[in-house]
Amino acid sequence: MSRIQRALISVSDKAGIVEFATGLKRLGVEILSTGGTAKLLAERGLSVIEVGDYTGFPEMLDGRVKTLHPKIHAGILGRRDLPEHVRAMEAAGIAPIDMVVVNLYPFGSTIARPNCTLAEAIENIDIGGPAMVRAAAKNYQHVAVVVDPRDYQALLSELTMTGGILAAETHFNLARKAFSHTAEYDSTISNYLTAIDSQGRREGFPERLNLNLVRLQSLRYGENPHQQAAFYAYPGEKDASVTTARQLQGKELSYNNIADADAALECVKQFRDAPACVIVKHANPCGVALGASLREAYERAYQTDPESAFGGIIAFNRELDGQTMKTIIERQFVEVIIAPKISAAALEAAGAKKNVRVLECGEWPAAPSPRLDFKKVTGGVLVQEADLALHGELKVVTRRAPSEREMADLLFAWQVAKFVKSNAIVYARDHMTIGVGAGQMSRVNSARIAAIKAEHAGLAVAGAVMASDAFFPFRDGIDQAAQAGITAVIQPGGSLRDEDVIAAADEHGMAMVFTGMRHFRH
Ligand SMILES: NC(=O)c1ncn([C@@H]2O[C@H](COP(=O)(O)O)[C@@H](O)[C@H]2O)c1NC=O
Repeated sequence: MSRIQRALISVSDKAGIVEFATGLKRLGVEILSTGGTAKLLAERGLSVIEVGDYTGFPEMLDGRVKTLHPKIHAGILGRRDLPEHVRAMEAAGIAPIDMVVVNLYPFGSTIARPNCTLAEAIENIDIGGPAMVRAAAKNYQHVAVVVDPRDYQALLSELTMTGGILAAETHFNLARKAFSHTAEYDSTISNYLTAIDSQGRREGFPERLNLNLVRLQSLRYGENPHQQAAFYAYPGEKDASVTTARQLQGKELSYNNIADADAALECVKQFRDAPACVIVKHANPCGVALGASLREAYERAYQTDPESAFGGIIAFNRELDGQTMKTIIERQFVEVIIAPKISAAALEAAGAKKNVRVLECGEWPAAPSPRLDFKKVTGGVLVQEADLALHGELKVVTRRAPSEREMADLLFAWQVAKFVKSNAIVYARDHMTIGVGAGQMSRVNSARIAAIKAEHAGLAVAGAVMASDAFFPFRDGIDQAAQAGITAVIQPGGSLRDEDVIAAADEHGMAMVFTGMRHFRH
């Protein structure tokens, strides 16, 4: 690798560029630069050559043509190891460009603006930038291509240590990153354009859906030990989730740990007004509760089903304190504990069992951002908007309306049911689940299982409420619940036999609320 002598800098995101260019100058690098970037660098006292002055061809067409010139592209693409290339460049007065520092017009953030027009989007498609990035990445053996401001510091350190030479591996890694960058950029454009009509109106889902996910972690194995696996995230994902979580201690996360931690965290995120705890096993909540403190919330969630909580994944909605962590660690085998923040005392308490995985995911916004949900089928995926709504208009359909306490419990149970695999039945009392029937092929069996679970944990069903993720097709689920001691029910309604179902509830003196919204989860 030869010394970097000349760099072309043309960046939209100008963060850190003055410091980087200053470092390059200190190393004796000559800088070529485009309009806005050159102006900024010159204002900060750096001597730079304007690309237009160098090519003899000023920027034109509102910046649509700035660097699209043979003197620039031959300077990037010429092979220094081929005498014919070197001769041809010299003959044309073309100087080799050894480093290209470019980041692109902000297409992604432009189309994310609520009222972005098609014309604005189109104007934010960068042409010259990707051309230079791809040229430099193709000629990576001779040219270093820098597309990520987060790399500036490390590159300056390496250049300073070597007197201006980057290792062959650095050149290769920069090129790989550069092609990923332009691929992601073009994917965003393609996803946008194939989801609108020629007037810029959204037409549903893109004809081609490019995901461009970033590998966060290679996993030891997948759902089972004979399956290889890795964990990917959307690039730039910021909202707190299992993808943003930092592991503070414990064994390496497994595929199932990540899936269950996601289920637990997304469920507990719903509860904002009180400390909450969700314990998940095999993707289903087996205990959910609110409490005056996290410790109380955990104690109550655990009581729902201590047997299933063994080896569970536990999520909290507040900074986890030392006392709660100590209680968990001393009491039970736990795979993962996740919370927006883990206090120093909690981390110390977790240290008693070094294998327990402790994750800190950061605070989440009050309202979740819209996102897509994927379900794999052989040969493809099903795509839908994520289920972020809770309920439609709440309607009391029975003669008896729920009491205030029943109503609070109905809404709590409804929130939990949304996170239980269908057919989902949740029994709850005093903001605590007392029985969860999950993933059954008939709803009445889920109701039976919820009752069995409550009995097994020694929890009385009398006076508890029931939530059902979808309507009751027959009255049997209601009869079953009444027999167990349930006094109020929340469900979407909408069955052909709603009248029978309401009549059953009335017969049992139950209160029933329709939500007008279903929450299947598979
Ligand atoms: N048209 C061109 O020749 C061209 N060359 C570089 N750019 C882009 O112009 C931006 C920097 O512009 P400025 O230095 O004027 O702020 C960079 O995002 C770069 O990718 C171009 N703009 C868009 O295509």
